[in-house]
Amino acid sequence: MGRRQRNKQGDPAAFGDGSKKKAGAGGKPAPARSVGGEKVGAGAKRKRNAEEELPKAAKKAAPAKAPVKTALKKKAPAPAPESEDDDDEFEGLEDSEVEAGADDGVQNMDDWEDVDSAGEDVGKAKASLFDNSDEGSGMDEDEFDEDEMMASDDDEDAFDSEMEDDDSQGGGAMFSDDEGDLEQLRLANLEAMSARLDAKAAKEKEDAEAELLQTNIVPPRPEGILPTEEELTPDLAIIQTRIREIARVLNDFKSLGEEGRSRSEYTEQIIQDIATYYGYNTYLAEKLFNIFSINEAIEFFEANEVPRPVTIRTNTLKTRRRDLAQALLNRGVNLEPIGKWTKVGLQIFESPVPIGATPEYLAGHYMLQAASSFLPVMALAPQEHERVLDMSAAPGGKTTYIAALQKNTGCVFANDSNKDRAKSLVANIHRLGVRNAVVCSYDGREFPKVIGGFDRVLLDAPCSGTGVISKDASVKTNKSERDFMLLSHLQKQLVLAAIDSVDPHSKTGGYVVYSTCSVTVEENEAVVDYALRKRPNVKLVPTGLDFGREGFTKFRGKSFNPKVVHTRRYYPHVHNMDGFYVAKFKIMGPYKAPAKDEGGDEEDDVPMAFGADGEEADEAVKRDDGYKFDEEEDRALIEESRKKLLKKKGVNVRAGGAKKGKGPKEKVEA
Ligand SMILES: C[S@@+](CC[C@H](N)C(=O)[O-])C[C@H]1O[C@@H](n2cnc3c(N)ncnc32)[C@H](O)[C@@H]1O
Repeated sequence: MGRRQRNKQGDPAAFGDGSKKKAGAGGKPAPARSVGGEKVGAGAKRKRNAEEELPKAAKKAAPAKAPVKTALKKKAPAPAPESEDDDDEFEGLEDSEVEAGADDGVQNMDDWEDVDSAGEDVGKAKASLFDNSDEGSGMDEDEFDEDEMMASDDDEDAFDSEMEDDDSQGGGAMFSDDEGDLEQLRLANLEAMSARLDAKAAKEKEDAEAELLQTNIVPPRPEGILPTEEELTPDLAIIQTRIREIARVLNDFKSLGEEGRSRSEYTEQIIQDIATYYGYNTYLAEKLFNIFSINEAIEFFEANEVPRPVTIRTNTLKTRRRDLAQALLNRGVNLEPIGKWTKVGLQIFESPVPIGATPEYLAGHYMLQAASSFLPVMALAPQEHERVLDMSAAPGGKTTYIAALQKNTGCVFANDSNKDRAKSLVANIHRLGVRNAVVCSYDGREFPKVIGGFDRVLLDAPCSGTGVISKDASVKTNKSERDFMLLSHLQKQLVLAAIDSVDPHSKTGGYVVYSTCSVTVEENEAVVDYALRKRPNVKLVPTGLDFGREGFTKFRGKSFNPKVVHTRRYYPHVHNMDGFYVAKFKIMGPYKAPAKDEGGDEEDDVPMAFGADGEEADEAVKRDDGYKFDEEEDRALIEESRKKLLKKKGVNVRAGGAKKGKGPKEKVEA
């Protein structure tokens, strides 16, 4: 191996005897203190001093740092060799250093001369140190205290100044004058410094990583900001108590109302509380609240939480109530008659079998039907052989009752605009053995253009269903102001169509019954009042029902036709049946549409029904425009169908001289 190569990458140069001596009292090798491990002792101090604070000449002489460091690291752990070759080694080192410096092209020979001379100076300084060490442990434990070494930068500074001082003082006492020792010490110092710098860099890296980790740490997720379901759930007990208390105050506001608080504040709060407590949208809660006195409103809302009795209607086309009751009793059904007001109704308390699937049901002996649903048919009181129109008939509870009252005579036109629902209508008609029904599916507003001249018309109108909330709780939240406007408008159009579909000359009839399963005024009294205004040829007559509340003639500042008092309201909390409304009109004569200049315009109610929605209002006006009946055309159509019917029955139409405006029934009878 050439010298140059050996000097660059060769085995660590062994410390000479001096270094071995100085390693410790016990002759332990130097590395424990001088180099290598994390705990860097005196060597570290020295290394730093040597590298950073070496006399300028030495610094100048130092070749490129890295190779030196590497060499030191390799050398460090090795115990100081005790062989005779040490001197050679030192010589080699000396040579190699010279060569290395020259080879690297960093220093020139002059530099190395400086180094040597500097080394001599430093060597002087080292001597006393080693001498001292000889006296004790070889290294001054205090001076090279490891902890102190590692303590802080200040310590380093202290070392720096120490070295400078030593240097400035000539440093003679610090180093031995042995060339090998000097070099070894210098290398040891460099190694120690290198180790210390490494340790420092490692520490800095570790700190930086820790800091990065800290900054990268996802901050803890804050909890409890959003309310829990429990927190969101209003305390119903508190609300219920407040409803009662506000009701008490409102009932005697003069004495109990808090000073400075208005009645409307209490009212707003109780409506809000009712909406929350019973689960209504505020709009509907207010609308329903306003129908009743305060206490009754609460009763109404309460009653909507309880199911109504299950009731059935005996199909008298197939059986008698007594027989049906017996048959069901035999099956273990617990029942009793609904009340005196009906001869066909039964209330079911308990049934071991589904009441919609008994053999009696399948055989059509009864219809599962709410008690309230009997009322409009009872009010209509269809007669045998009459022509009856059930304008909104599906699923047919009332149609089949009409047919039963007619004993399957005459004719009932069962119409429903919804074709799907019309299917269930057909099914019920078949099951109950109705044979006088004609099922059709028109928009009711097309009557009587489709066909007219009926003795009686039932308009069980499409409505909001506010009377059947106990059956369909979705009504509580899915009805908006707009729905009520649209429904009310449709109901007004339908009721005019129903009235106009009646034969004004009917000998046995001439009636229209208007009903809804809603309790709101705009769907009931307001519609009836509208019809009375629009059709001066009709009047309201008593329903014939001997129970039920009178309809409103005044409501929240609005006055209706006083005859509205003949209409009837039914409530869950009062009658233990679905909320219902029934009105009965008598058609007194043909309707003569007044000329436009006489105010004969059926559109005047439209804007009210549609509020602010201009487009909807326009649409409604258009529909109303189309809602002008051509009486002549109607008459011709009725006459034509009458002739066909008579011909079918074998009556000589020409000879019979059928009179205009008479229904088929009268003709046949004639
Ligand atoms: C209250 S339900 C009728 C219930 C039926 N009378 C009974 O007792 O089984 C109202 C009916 O009106 C129908 N309807 C809605 N709009 C209509 C319209 N413009 N013309 C005719 N029927 C309509 C609906 O399809 C619905 O079946």
